[in-house]
Amino acid sequence: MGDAKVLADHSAHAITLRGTSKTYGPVTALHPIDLTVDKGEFLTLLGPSGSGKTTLLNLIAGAIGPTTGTILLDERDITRMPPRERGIGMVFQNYALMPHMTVFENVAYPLRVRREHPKAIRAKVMESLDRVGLRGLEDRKPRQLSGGQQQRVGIARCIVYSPAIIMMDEPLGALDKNLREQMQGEIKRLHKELGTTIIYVTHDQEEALNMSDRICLLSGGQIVQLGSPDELYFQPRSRFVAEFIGESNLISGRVIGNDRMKIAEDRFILVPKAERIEKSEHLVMVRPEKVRISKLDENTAEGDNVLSGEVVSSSFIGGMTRVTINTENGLSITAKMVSARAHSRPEPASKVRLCWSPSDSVVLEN
Ligand SMILES: Nc1ncnc2c1ncn2[C@@H]1O[C@H](COP(=O)(O)OP(=O)(O)OP(=O)(O)O)[C@@H](O)[C@H]1O
Repeated sequence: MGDAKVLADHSAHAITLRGTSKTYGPVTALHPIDLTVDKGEFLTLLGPSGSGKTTLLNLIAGAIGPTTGTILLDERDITRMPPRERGIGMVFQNYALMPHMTVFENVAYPLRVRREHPKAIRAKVMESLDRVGLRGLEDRKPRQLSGGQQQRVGIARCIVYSPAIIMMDEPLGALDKNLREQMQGEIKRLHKELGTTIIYVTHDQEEALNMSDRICLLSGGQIVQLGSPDELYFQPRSRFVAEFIGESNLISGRVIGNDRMKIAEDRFILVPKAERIEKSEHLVMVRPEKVRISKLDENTAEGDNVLSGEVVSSSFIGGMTRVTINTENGLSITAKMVSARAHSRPEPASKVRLCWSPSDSVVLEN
């Protein structure tokens, strides 16, 4: 018995879901899913509105019970355990602070509920406020703080009792872009310092790419891909993933060899060699920043895919310039390049060549 407990404490998984689903009458909010979250991992639940992110978060937190399946915390079945006994910390988008209480009292609240000694409470609250950069503001009321500061209180109130798992539901959703980016950095730093498992919900793909160890991309109540930010960006499995994360060019054609795809009557492009690709109609994805634009008379690298076409539009968006080209064989391809000064940017109606390496083509699953 004792040994079993020691083993459980050393398990690598913080959370395990097995066949967990949620339906509301005829509505399936979450199809049965299997998911493990490793200890100390930063896992982001990403997906469009209605994809099931909040449902999944609420199932883990215990705010709702699953229709089927089990939920394990540290290998312990918590499927029917009340939320408070799970010891999972929550940070919400709307901060959920108590308006009549000071910052100190808001942060102290979870410790008072746990009946900790006042001395210990003071020390822990001050340490948490230090960690989130709020020392000195402990006597203010929430309404005397900016949005970013209020969310720091929300985070301090969560980390103050050292939960092993913290769930954050769109915590930066109410903040403007600059503050969001700053807070992303702060949450990442806290995660590193505390080594806590974080399950983070967002519908912002850049936030997910920037912060996560792994991203769990949801659509229609199902996991469509689970992997590192790199995998989701560079090796998307499906059209949905390719389009939801980053920008993409999609080229349809018929895979006919293990490294060739026919995109027009007399046109082929090279794709990475793969034994397993079914020889049939497929979509190939190429990221715009992998497409290079050159003048018609410039040499292109050997082995590259090369198409020629006419520039339709060119938009200067600061550091990058986005250029759309209609190719001779009827494709519309977008290239993103590091901006040059106006006189050397491709102009609409100019004829250009565009090329990319076959290894930057990703054949998507049908
Ligand atoms: N209590 C409920 N009763 C009926 N349907 C529900 C209920 N809660 C959620 N749903 C449905 O389940 C699906 C998933 O909802 P969920 O809130 O998990 O999505 P989400 O990805 O968190 O969306 P958002 O980003 O908009 O918060 C939606 O179609 C939603 O309408």
